[in-house]
Amino acid sequence: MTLRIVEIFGPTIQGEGALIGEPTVFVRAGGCDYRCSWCDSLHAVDSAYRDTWKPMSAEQVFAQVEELSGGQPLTISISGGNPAIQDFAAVIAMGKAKGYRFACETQGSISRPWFGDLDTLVLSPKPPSSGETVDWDAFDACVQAGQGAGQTVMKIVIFDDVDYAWAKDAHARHPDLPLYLQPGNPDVDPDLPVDPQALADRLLWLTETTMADRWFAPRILPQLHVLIWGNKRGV
Ligand SMILES: C[S@@+](CC[C@H](N)C(=O)[O-])C[C@H]1O[C@@H](n2cnc3c(N)ncnc32)[C@H](O)[C@@H]1O
Ligand SMILES: Nc1nc2[nH]cc(C(=O)O)c2c(=O)[nH]1
Ligand code: SF4
Ligand SMILES: [Mg+2]
Repeated sequence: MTLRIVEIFGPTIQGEGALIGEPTVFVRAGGCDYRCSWCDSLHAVDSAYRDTWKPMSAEQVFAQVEELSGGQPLTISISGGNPAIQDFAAVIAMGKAKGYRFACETQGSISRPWFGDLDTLVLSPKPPSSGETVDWDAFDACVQAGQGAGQTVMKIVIFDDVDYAWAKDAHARHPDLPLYLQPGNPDVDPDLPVDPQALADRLLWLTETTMADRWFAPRILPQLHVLIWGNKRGV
């Protein structure tokens, strides 16, 4: 079973959501069934980048993680693209046998039996600003598939008031999933610097909006890696 891998990088810190700050090696899978208007990882989505994706066996993927982590078990985050297009069961089994922990980031459009083998399943349904429409039956199937996981959480990117209202509805569908909100980053070109003040302003707006609304269900977090490194890839 060959995997299409965009990049394997780290150790770095998880910059988003439930595991923020956690030392992590990332495995980024190539290919996505979505085309979010503001995607910050187009190099893992757009087929124009296909030539740069490497075919790798599960053994090769795990060997590279082991090398990057110096053989010390840590959290491996499988992201993409949509990693659920591919079969990561063998990588997860290999890593768990050596004490590594696994997280996966996916939008919740495709479910996989291996979701149940994860320590953390991060489901990130896409709000209206993305231009995508969530298939809630498919999303519910992902929640089901993740039953055996250590934890399943929901993480929603918010750009505007419409996204905010949408997030409240999404939470109402799955009130038992711990909820994380992060402001959207509108400037995702890896060759251009981010504007830290603009990012802080978006976080301010999201925080004040949520608190003024007395909505206490979500935790609100910035993208920590973007504050540290901007849109640089491989961090
Ligand atoms: C690049 S995606 C890859 C995994 C999967 N396709 C997904 O969307 O969940 C990883 C995370 O980055 C978030 N993200 C992507 N572009 C973003 C942006 N411009 N601002 C903030 N978060 C973004 C996604 O919503 C998702 O939670
Ligand atoms: N440090 C760091 N944290 C992240 N959290 C989610 C990421 C992703 O692109 O999936 C990501 C990433 O690319 N880097
Ligand atoms: S689902 Fe994730 S990887 Fe795919 S286009 Fe949207 S943000 Fe990018
Ligand atoms: Mg990212």
